[in-house]
Amino acid sequence: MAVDRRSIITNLYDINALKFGTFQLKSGELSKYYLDLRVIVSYPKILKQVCTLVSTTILKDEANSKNQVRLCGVPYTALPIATIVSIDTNLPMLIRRKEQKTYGTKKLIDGEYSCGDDVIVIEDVITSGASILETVIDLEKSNLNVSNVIVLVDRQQGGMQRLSERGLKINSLFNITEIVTILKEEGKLSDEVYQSVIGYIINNQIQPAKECEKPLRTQLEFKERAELLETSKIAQKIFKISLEKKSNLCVAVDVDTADKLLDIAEKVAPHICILKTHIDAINGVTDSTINDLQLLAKQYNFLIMEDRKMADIGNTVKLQYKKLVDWADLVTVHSVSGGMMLKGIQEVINENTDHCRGVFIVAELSCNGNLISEQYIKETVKIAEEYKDIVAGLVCQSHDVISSPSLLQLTPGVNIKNTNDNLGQQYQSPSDIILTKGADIAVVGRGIYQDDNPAEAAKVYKESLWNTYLERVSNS
Ligand SMILES: O=c1ccn([C@@H]2O[C@H](COP(=O)(O)O)[C@@H](O)[C@H]2O)c(=O)[nH]1
Repeated sequence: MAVDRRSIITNLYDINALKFGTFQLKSGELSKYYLDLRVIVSYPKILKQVCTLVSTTILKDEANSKNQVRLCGVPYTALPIATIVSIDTNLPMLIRRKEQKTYGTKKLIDGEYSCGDDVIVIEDVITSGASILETVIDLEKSNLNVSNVIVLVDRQQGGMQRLSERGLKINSLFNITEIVTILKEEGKLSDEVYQSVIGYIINNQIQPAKECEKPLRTQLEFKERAELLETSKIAQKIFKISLEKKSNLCVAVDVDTADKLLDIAEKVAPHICILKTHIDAINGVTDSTINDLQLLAKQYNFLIMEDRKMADIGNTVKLQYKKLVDWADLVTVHSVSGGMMLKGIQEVINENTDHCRGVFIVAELSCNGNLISEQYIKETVKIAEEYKDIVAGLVCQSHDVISSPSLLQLTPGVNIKNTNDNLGQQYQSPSDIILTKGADIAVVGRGIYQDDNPAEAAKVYKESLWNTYLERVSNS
């Protein structure tokens, strides 16, 4: 059936699905028009016209998908539309529950699917994009990949842009400007009503809520993130240890002798998921020191990270890393020399398959006056995505650097007593670092190893950081 867009618009107007005047929206805001697309279900011919247009749009696009594609209507108005489109296109459908089941499977999504399936989300109207985002988040939590979003009408208030900025592919069949233009041409709207709607659109743009919008990464629990398809083996290992020890604390043991390193390591061991070293700054380190550190790591279930911040050409980094791969579960690298350096590390890791190894890439620094720019951060994230098999995460300071829930945010610069040192370091509290800055793992150095009782200090930081992480995920 050929679809006549103009006739759909006039039909929708005739059945009162498009109303003009002054209306109070759910948000309390007054609007110059109201879209009541729920009424379509009472008009089978118009319902069929609308669904055919959705099906045609989907079939054009779906040819490019390599994965199994499923449809999901945003409850409730889009549910009957998605059902009919599913029958028309022969694409299976899923239903997102408005409330998660509290019994049985506790599933968020009903219907059959496999991890990594593509889903096309169907919605009737987009304003801010918030209700679509809720559906997208639940689908992603269920390991589904939202490949496309189709909305019937875009109110042109910024929702489409907001969702595209989040990386979603989104199409609208109509926008409100096209609707009022056609209705005016068809003599159904006066010029005055037309002008009032256009004025309303211009004056009612929803500002992007970037700062307060929480990325999915910080809303998901470590357990869910560990199970994602894209999560590297080394990141899975960190999540696992964190969950077993209820600790997202990494202690930086920046002491000056090997004896002090082992002494502090033993004291903080029960409370940490990672112990971080600058081994080249410690005097007297021998093979036996490394051996003892590894024994502690095994006994107390933590990983060792050498914070070497490598930053040379691929070949040199590869040579340097060969000296670390035997004992350091994790190393840090700067991204300044680009992806080839990661390739060098990847080659070494692939030659040492009996160990689980990986890297954290430095995307931001905690010290004031550092030279890292926005562009540098963006390019660093791209490198991390490219080498996801060996990258555990990024060392950074802001909640919006990493969006992928499979990568961990490791954040140094945490201290309960001080706000800075006299060499540029800037400190935040445990709750700021987890809630505002979006850290998954926090690095504490002097706050613990310079304390009179490092074991007790580690316990205090551990509990504070872990409880704040629990608060973050339970409020999501
Ligand atoms: O941006 C960064 C990257 C790494 N670090 C390292 O973390 C610790 C912090 O120690 P504190 O004593 O808690 O200041 C240290 O090893 C740094 O090299 C960082 O601080 N900032």
